[in-house]
Amino acid sequence: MNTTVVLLPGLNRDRDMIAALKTITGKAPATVWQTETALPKSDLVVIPGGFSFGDYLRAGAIAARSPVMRAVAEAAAKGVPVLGVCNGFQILCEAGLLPGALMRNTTLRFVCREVKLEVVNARTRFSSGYANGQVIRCPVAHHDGNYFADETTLQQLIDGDQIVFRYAEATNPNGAINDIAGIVNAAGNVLGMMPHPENLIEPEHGGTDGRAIFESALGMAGRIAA
Ligand SMILES: NC(=O)CC[C@H](N)C(=O)O
Repeated sequence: MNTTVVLLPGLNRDRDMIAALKTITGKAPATVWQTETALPKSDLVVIPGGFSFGDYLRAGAIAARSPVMRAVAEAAAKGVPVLGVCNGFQILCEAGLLPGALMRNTTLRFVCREVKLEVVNARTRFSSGYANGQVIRCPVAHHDGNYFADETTLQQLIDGDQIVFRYAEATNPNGAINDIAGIVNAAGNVLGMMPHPENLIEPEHGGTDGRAIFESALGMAGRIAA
């Protein structure tokens, strides 16, 4: 199983992502620096979290214009699964591979805690290891996680079953519209999510709720009981 992790200056979750992919597949992922223009053959491409280019301009805005993102867009257009976590989600939105935008948290504070997520759609290629309506744990750590989409786009996301994860919390951590924590593109092969599933992969992390996202994407998932 071949996985690839995209590296950009300022990311800080790349090592966690590499470790998670190695644990799950038994093989270290390839890494591709942002100046590269081609990706190795991959069963899954991941853009990890952090603060690419210092979150200058807007989180993900500069990274979205780096050479490697053209190769990511080409792979996505060919149907290769692409996962963006946190800053990766921001980059995918800024690159136009996912609709909407991630704005500053409504509290104007960095939020770092565990949240509960509802699996809204377990029929995507990233969530088939869960059951519809299942509630999972996942940590968040961001200041720009406030997902926004205009009314038409939001309706398209709802009608197209593109909302994969919603915050299942009394108050969502960032003010995201419709409690959206993660969405897929219309083709279903690009997932962006603010929470960090790579940090709940093995019992030593305190839980394994994040694992099924990777196993689903890589076709390794048996359904986890709800
Ligand atoms: N952990 C992360 O990826 C942080 C994401 C981001 N740059 C933010 O703070 O909003």
